[in-house]
Amino acid sequence: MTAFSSRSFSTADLVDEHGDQLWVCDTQFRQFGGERVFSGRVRTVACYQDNRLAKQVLATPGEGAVLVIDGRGSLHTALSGDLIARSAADHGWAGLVINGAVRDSAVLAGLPIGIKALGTTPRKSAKAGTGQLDVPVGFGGITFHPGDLLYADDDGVVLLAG
Ligand SMILES: O=C([O-])CC(=O)C(=O)O
Repeated sequence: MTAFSSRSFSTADLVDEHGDQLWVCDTQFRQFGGERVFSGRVRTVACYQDNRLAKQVLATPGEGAVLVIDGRGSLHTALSGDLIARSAADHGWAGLVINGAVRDSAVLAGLPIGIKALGTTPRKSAKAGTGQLDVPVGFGGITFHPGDLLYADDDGVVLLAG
């Protein structure tokens, strides 16, 4: 089995093996999902306190991908709660990496999906649909491009160019 096989990896081992070919995200995420180790191809949403685009894309087949939602670090509104995360799990998404907040965290912990986010708020997001789908997004010192391979565990999030 290679280091990149599903569930056989640790991000620390990947860094040791692949060095400069991997990008390491500096953001100190918290774990919220029921899956603490997850990986997949990157899809992205760029938004600000509005989760309509994320909700829409997470209701389509994920095919094992990870949705990176760049909410510009806002903790003012939650970009996912239990309904969106359950929909994502039901549609075959491997995980969510959210540069922003979640809510319904007690329920998220029981869902079969990886969820990393900055923190929590009970306040919901707007649903106007502002934002962009599958554009490069940057935080934590790296840029996430659609198609990159993302690996996440308790130590962090790392990225291999797709
Ligand atoms: O609808 C929202 O804004 C988020 C939410 O509460 C959920 O996913 O359950």
